[in-house]
Amino acid sequence: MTMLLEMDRVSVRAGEKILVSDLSMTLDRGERVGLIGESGSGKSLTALAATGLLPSGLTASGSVLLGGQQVVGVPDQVLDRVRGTGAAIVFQEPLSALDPLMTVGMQIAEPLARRARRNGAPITGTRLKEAVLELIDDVALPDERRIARAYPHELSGGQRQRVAIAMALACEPDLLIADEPTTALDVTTQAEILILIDRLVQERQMALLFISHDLPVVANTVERVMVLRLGEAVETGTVSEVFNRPQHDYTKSLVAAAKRFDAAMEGRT
Ligand SMILES: Nc1ncnc2c1ncn2[C@@H]1O[C@H](COP(=O)(O)OP(=O)(O)OP(=O)(O)O)[C@@H](O)[C@H]1O
Repeated sequence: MTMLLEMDRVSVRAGEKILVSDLSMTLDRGERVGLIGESGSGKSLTALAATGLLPSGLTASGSVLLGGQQVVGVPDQVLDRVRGTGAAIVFQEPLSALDPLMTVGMQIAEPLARRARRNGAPITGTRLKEAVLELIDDVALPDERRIARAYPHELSGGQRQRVAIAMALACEPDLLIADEPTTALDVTTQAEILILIDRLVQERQMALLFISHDLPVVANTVERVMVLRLGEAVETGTVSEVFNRPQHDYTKSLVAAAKRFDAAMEGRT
């Protein structure tokens, strides 16, 4: 069986400027891979290139096969079929994924109805409402009916991120891409969202592409990591290989910085 995601020598350019360079990676069904690297190293652009969602002005070259479908150089109408079903993205700032003028229930209903139509079993009316409430419950939000009636600004940051996750799940994706999903949240909420993502990925047997600059979180969440620096993959391997025996100087410095931070925090307790 083919890999769920196969990126082969993918580059992303803004005009002449190369932002991601010759990047290759694969992700198997059910596998969890982390992308790490400092700010601006190309993590988000790699995720966007994987799903054909690069902003206008940026172009990708190379090959990206998502669920066997070529993503690079393919018109939007064709990609609409793989987006959402092949992969769904949860972003750092949940407000960016939510429409401020629509109730949460309506926003979750949209991808749910779309996915049901694609599955050849459309759902509407009461059944759609029930499916929305079920998803809200699945992401461990209390009082489903109240949440469904609420607008995004009436929810906390953590609740909004749960709604964004519910919208991603509504697509029943094979691959969940989480791009710094907890960076905008307070520490307690961060831990809760990570536990939620971990549970949902397991229950729904999704693959996970997890982007973060927080090495301990990455180590706890994924099996394999790729280290990006200035748009290039400098090292890949299992979590244990990369974090315990980093080969590249850049990875060594990232790991050393994370250890120094941990030691400083321990010294304070
Ligand atoms: N639309 C764009 N046009 C031009 N350059 C861009 C665009 N989007 C991103 N870049 C540049 O591409 C590089 C990689 O950006 P990217 O967002 O992938 O980094 P990142 O590793 O995800 O960083 P962060 O951790 O801060 O989110 C950066 O130098 C960024 O300034």
